Amino acid sequence: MEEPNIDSDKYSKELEVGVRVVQLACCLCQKVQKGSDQKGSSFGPNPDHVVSKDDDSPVTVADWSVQATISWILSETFGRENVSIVAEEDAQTLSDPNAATLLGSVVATVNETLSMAPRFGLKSPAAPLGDSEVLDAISRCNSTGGPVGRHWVLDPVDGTLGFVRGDQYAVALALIENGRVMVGVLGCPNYSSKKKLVNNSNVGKLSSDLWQEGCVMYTKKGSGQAWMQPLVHGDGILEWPNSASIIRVSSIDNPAMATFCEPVEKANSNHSYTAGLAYSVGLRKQPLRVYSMVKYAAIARGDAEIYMKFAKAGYKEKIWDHAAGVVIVEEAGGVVTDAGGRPLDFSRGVYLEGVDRGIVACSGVNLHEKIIGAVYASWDSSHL
Ligand SMILES: Nc1ncnc2c1ncn2[C@@H]1O[C@H](COP(=O)(O)O)[C@@H](OP(=O)(O)O)[C@H]1O
Ligand SMILES: [Mg+2]
Repeated sequence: MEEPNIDSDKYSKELEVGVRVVQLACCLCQKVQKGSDQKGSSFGPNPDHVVSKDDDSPVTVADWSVQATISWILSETFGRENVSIVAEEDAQTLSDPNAATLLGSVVATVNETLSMAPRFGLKSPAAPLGDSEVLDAISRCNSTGGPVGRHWVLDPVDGTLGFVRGDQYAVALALIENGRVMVGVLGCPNYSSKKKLVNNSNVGKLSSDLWQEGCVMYTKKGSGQAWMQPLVHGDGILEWPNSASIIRVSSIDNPAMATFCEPVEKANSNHSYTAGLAYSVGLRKQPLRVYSMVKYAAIARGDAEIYMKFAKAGYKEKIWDHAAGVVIVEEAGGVVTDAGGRPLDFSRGVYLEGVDRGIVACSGVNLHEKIIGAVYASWDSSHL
């Protein structure tokens, strides 16, 4: 496919609004996660508010609240009729009459968040949203994307398990136009804009000072650049354009010096297969196991060189788990493909159809070629 010509002003407003609303959403998530410190607030962790979905993965007040908030802001900003959103959550559980308390928490969290929107350069509603408006904002994110038109792609809380455990998670928003990811914004509330993910012992809990700051990374397709800004905290105001720094992938291309990341959960990626690949290409460091798209963030800003994910045969990757991270890594100088070396295809609906075996993101072509070569060499003897 030929690369489209992208004029530099195109998508500027989408990028700006995307960054503003992801900053706001990160603030929401931090308040929910640290809720025990926010006495008297409607935010707060409540074990009853972590619900198991049909696939046994968790969903929380934060997931629904972020989705409702971002959906409402995008509709207000660009006009409801112009906004198509493909997002992870639906409103079914919340609409159940038995879920009134849960819905009450989501509505309170959304309203408390939207009341802060002006600090982020966004509009607040004239009056607090009611239950039906919040449910409507969540349920209209039911687009299935596809090859034609503009679609926002949202994972409100990616790595919900990391979120529930006080560990790494991300708010991921992307804009796809005609099947290509044109804008990516990745909010990483527990990934400090200053400190590196040095080793596993640093992939720690919220109590660690290391994570307090958080960051948001973003890019526009074809800009050849990706940026990072710290999260807005306390009563801070989000300025735009602001003092974001340019991020760049690592220049290390010697496997012996390189670090690879992968999912924490064995169920999400085959750790023994990646250990074999790592050994065969000469990677010597321990893998960095990190929840969520923070793995893409780590590659984009040079904290690690390789991200590999080999899900069980039959698992279909969703576009919201990759879109924002892929475009940020690419514009920061990296390469992302499936394990057969082909680009990921965001044009075929909710799923990344046709992914060959797994996903490989690298800081540069040398390491990438080595990993893809090792996959070809080892596949027959693997036990996926
Ligand atoms: N069986 C499976 N195999 C691979 N990935 C899975 C999976 N079940 C869930 N996932 C995806 O893996 C994401 C978490 O990524 P990671 O394992 O890298 O932290 C989940 O995102 P959510 O937490 O948003 O549901 C989910 O989309
Ligand atoms: Mg996800």
